Amino acid sequence: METPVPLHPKLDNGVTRGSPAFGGGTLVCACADRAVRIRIAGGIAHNHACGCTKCWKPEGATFSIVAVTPHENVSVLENGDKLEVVDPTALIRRHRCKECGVHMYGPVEREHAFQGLDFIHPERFEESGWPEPTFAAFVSSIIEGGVDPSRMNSVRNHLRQLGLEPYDCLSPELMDIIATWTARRSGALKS
Ligand SMILES: N[C@@H](CCC(=O)N[C@@H](CS)C(=O)NCC(=O)O)C(=O)O
Ligand SMILES: [Zn+2]
Ligand SMILES: [Zn+2]
Repeated sequence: METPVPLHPKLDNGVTRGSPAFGGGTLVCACADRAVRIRIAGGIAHNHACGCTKCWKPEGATFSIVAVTPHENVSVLENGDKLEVVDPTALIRRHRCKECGVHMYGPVEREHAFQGLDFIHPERFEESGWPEPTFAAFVSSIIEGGVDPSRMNSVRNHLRQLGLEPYDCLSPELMDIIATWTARRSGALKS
């Protein structure tokens, strides 16, 4: 049997349950010197694994772990001069540390269902207890990251075993939120 495709160090050996009461903390980049520190003054939501090529993941991982928090919860505590925007034209304006490459926060500023939310990587919290990821998004995108398509059955089975239902876009709940926002804006939905 082939060795399984590594998903992420925080997934491969089982998902650690967090606490729904988690109230935020400090995200820290990977620099030994002058680390970037970001305060998250509140809880996080929709934590999930993402297989897209845009989200930051640790060395060797196939998936990122990513969640959202309201933008007003996010503030730069230390060494913000090391931050740069990865792609200013992207919906998620991912701010990464220029030295170690870790993405620290990504606000959605454009008119969009997610406007006002920032994407963050909970594994960078120095505190434990953050709510665990509950599904896997953009799973087919790992092929764009270099995973052989023949491995997809085994990857999806592994994700299901871990309790992370695999989706090739976002979860139905999030897709419905986006579609509802779009339908209200166009007038198709009156309520
Ligand atoms: N197949 C593409 C998907 C990229 C994508 O759409 N990523 C999602 C999930 S993070 C997204 O919402 N991206 C918005 C953005 O990158 O700003 C890839 O892997 O690069
Ligand atoms: Zn850094
Ligand atoms: Zn992503």
